Amino acid sequence: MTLQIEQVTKKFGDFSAVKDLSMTVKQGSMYGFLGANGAGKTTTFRMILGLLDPTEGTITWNGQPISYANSTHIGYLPEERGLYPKMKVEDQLVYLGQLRGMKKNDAKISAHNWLERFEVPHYANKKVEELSKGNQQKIQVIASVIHKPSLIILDEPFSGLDPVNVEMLKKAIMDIQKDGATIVFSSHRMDHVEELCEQLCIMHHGEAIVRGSLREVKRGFGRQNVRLKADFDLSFLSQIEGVDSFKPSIEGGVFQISEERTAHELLRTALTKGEIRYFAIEEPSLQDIFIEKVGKEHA
Ligand SMILES: Nc1ncnc2c1ncn2[C@@H]1O[C@H](COP(=O)(O)OP(=O)(O)OP(=O)(O)O)[C@@H](O)[C@H]1O
Repeated sequence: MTLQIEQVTKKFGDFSAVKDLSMTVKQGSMYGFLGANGAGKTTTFRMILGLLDPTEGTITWNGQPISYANSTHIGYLPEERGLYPKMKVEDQLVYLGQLRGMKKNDAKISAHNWLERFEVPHYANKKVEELSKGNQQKIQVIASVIHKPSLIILDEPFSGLDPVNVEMLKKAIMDIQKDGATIVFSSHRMDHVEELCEQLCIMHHGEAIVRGSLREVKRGFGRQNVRLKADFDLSFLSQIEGVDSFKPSIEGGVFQISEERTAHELLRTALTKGEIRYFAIEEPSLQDIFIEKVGKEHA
């Protein structure tokens, strides 16, 4: 089973929100969608789910188009969250589980397990509107996975969560993947995608400008970072030939370079000035790649 997106374009009038997008998500993998606001992520998700028709191209899961409305195998966390504010948490989860083909009792058991897992079992009998935004978000995530879907689309699953809850959700998502589900999610946080996804795509103005495995994407960037820590100002080193940029920090700074020999030149020159407390050649982060490709104003 693969999710196959082939040459998909979506136009709203004359405006192309998604342009000639092709990608393959393998069964059991975790795929990350990055992009600035308005890049076309949600539009792509809606097309994957059959909630919007592509203007051109095809999207299939297991060789068939998806109709989310009729499917019991798909889980979706929509960007516009949609829980019933007046309904109690457990009743709501059971109801949504049943809508996705579960028996009432199975839905009840699953709801309880998930509420325990997200450390909110005491909210079972509270109305959704009584919960904080982050806790509502957790309930919404549970609603999208309660029926054990095989393909899960999560639009910004981490938004609104505090760091403890982000970790809890990451762990849950990894476990769901280990159980065999295929997961596609969007995020504005590069570090989440870097940590969780083997495959990723950076969208920009509707186009996939970077795509592939994390390793391919990093190698393809063709740059490395040199991190130096010292008790003196390192900015003079940015004059060295081969240094593309320098980002100072409290402890020292990070130099972006294209060739490894520049790293040695940096260290050699730095040592002529004083003691160096730390030196490392690091691969670029997704944040570096995103900023370079999409632009500083969107990072
Ligand atoms: N129904 C619509 N009619 C007209 N334009 C639309 C419609 N839906 C989306 N768009 C436009 O398509 C572009 C892509 O929007 P989309 O919601 O897919 O972006 P996104 O990457 O999900 O952004 P965000 O990170 O802000 O959620 C935007 O310019 C948006 O204004």
